[in-house]
Amino acid sequence: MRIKALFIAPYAAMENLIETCRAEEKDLDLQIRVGNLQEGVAIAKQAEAEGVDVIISRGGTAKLIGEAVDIPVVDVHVSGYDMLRVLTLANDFPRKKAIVGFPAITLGAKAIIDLLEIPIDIFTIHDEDETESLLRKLKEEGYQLIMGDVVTFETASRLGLVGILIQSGREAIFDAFQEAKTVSRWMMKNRQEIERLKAVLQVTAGDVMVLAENGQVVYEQWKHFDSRPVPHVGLDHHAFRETAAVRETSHASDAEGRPLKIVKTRVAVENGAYLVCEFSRVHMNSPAEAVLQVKTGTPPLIIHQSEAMDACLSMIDRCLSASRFVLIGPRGAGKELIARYIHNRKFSGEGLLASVQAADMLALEPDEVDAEIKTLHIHALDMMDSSLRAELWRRMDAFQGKGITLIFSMVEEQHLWGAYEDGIVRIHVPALAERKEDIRELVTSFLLYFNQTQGTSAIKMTDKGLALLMDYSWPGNVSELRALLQEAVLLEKGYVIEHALVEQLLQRKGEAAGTISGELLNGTLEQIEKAIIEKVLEQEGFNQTKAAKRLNINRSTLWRKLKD
Ligand SMILES: Nc1ncnc2c1ncn2[C@@H]1O[C@H](COP(=O)(O)OP(=O)(O)OP(=O)(O)O)[C@@H](O)[C@H]1O
Repeated sequence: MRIKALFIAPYAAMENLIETCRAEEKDLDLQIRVGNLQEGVAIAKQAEAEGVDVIISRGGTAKLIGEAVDIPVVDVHVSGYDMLRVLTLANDFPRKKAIVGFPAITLGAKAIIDLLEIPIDIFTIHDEDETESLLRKLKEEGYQLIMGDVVTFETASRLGLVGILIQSGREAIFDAFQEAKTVSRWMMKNRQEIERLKAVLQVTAGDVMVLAENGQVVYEQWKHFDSRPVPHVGLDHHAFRETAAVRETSHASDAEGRPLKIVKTRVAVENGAYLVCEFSRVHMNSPAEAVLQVKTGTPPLIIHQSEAMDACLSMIDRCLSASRFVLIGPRGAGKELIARYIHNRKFSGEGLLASVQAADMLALEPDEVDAEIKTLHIHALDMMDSSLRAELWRRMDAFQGKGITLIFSMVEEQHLWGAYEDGIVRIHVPALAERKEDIRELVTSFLLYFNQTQGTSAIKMTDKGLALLMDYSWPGNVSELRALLQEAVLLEKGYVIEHALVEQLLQRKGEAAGTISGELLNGTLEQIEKAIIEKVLEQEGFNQTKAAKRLNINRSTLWRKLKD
């Protein structure tokens, strides 16, 4: 394959010589253009975009092009022959002479001048901007002939000095051709190697993204995702430290809230470290997918000012080594939250928790549960038919055998088959009526939540309003309190919820068939749906079966919509 090369000659006189050399060059498909400095850079950028493999140029122009493009740039060196030619040309000139240029020119010149004892002075510059002031000074000192590269030559001519351009001869041009071929072959070999590795990655690796230490994505490949599933991976700089774990697993949610597993591996290479992030979906079993809610491992905020709640959490902390728990507590008391607490404490935030209705567990095979799922929270055990419950209990060993922690929850204390076996930790989740000290903080945290997520204005409740909440019996527990506050923040347009509004909402509860207020129809479709379900649930005395029946949806759907 011929190498596509572009020669950008910084001065026009070079073009003819390159033309003649090109006739003897077989391996390069060589184009020639003339352009000095920025003009040359513009030509080079366009050539790069058109797929040129290598650029050849000279001196300052080659340097500027090298900084502007990502393909190799070969600099035509000033050879000893070039120097001899120009010195011979200047030798017969009977005036004060100087060579001015970058070290690349002046070092070689000095060697020849010293050897041949030629009366020419040498001045080295390190920046093009130095040229003019130096030449002006030399002119004042009586120099009349100045030798150098294009800029020196042009400046000297402009200042009325005799300028001689050190031109490149055939040897330098052939040397540059040779270097261009060597560099391009090496580049092509590397490019092929990269393509080969990419092909191997396509076959062997899945969905992967490579990050540099500054968090920049340097490579990505998506096979099962249409595009990057999370906008950016939280880059923990410890990941790049020598001492950090070489491989770690974390979880995240995609834009639709579906759980993802991310395995990060630190790879050290010569010029630094990279983080290879492999992405995969956490599989839910297909038939029961809708009822298996998988949660990523963020620790839940549990408000527990009360002794009752404190006792509940300390009991859990003492029994973390167990792998079967039964949570007993009224509807809306926080059993799901406690299940997440157990999971987080047991697995230190690693692995996932999945929530599933007890009835749906019968359709779930242990092998269908993704290895990332470490805890199953099985709801509404007491709403299951006792014969099915016995069957469910028998199947549980298989799940436990896979290292899964099982957390059952039920509303009422019942004599459940197996529930009194050794090794099963029974935890009573207190009703809100038993822990009214928590109400104040719960109110604050829900007001904050609605303010942050729905932009509602109320951020405080008066003490008189809170006192009314303290007097109420809360049959629907924290869920009911949350629903009441949701309604209050929609009705309250100011910053403070007064006791009159609380009174009005509590009174409405007393009325047998409360109506759905227009305010509940604010928000997104999902929020309105949830508000209506909560209202119906409240009217049905927080009995999920009755509420589901009235709404003509099955209990799993009702439960899922409440938990979303
Ligand atoms: N101690 C608490 N701190 C903060 N929020 C709480 C607390 N207890 C419950 N909640 C909130 O109250 C609501 C109901 O809690 P959760 O869903 O855990 O109850 P549950 O007992 O599982 O209900 P159900 O029996 O109806 O399924 C949730 O929004 C939960 O976040």
